[in-house]
Amino acid sequence: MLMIALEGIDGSGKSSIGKELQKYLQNKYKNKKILLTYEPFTSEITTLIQNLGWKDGISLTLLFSADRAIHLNWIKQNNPDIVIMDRYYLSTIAYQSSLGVKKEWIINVNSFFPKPDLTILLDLPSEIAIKRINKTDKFNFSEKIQLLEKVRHNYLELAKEDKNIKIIDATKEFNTVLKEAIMNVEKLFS
Ligand SMILES: Nc1ncnc2c1ncn2[C@@H]1O[C@H](COP(=O)(O)OP(=O)(O)OP(=O)(O)O)[C@@H](O)[C@H]1O
Ligand SMILES: Cc1cn([C@H]2C[C@H](O)[C@@H](COP(=O)(O)O)O2)c(=O)[nH]c1=O
Repeated sequence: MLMIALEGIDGSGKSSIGKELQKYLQNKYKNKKILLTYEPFTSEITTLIQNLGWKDGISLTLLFSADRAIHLNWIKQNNPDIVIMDRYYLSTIAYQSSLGVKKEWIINVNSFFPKPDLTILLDLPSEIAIKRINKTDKFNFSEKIQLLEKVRHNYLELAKEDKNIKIIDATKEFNTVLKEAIMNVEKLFS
């Protein structure tokens, strides 16, 4: 199974790119099973987080990571050839460390999860992202929005440490971003 993770701050274009990437791959590899999944995965943990708010970074780390364990079990049961994940453990490292949680501890908690074959990081300044964010954001906390530039910086630092994380400039026009995402995915097959 090939695992592709899409990462970036809120509004960076992950969901839009994820949908187009799935369409592209399904059209090209007709007999392969290609799944597109999202984190947070479970409605139960989403509700717990909505009730908790955006302050207690330790609880948030544990909740997002527990949700991930359930997400991965579901993926394994469905046995896809390729899974495109709209957010994965890099989200917990980038977002929850912006709340003051130690990065090393978050990495430790998430060390049970398989490393993706490719992570596409859609990089966008927070002031542009905020203009694009959907009004129906499920975690609509002002504390989170204020931290988005810090989260962006955390992502960029993490990308320096891992050659499987490919940064795409998400300020570019959508089709250009999509082409770059496809080019990176195609390299997995060459
Ligand atoms: N390259 C782009 N240029 C301009 N607008 C874009 C681009 N990519 C996506 N958008 C638009 O930005 C908005 C947010 O995109 P999308 O929902 O895909 O982001 P997201 O990263 O999944 O957001 P979230 O994490 O908040 O769910 C949408 O209205 C989408 O059409
Ligand atoms: C998986 C995960 C997510 N988050 C944050 C990032 C976003 O603000 C929301 C998810 O919303 P989306 O619009 O559906 O992408 O949750 C986080 O802080 N930590 C995580 O591990």
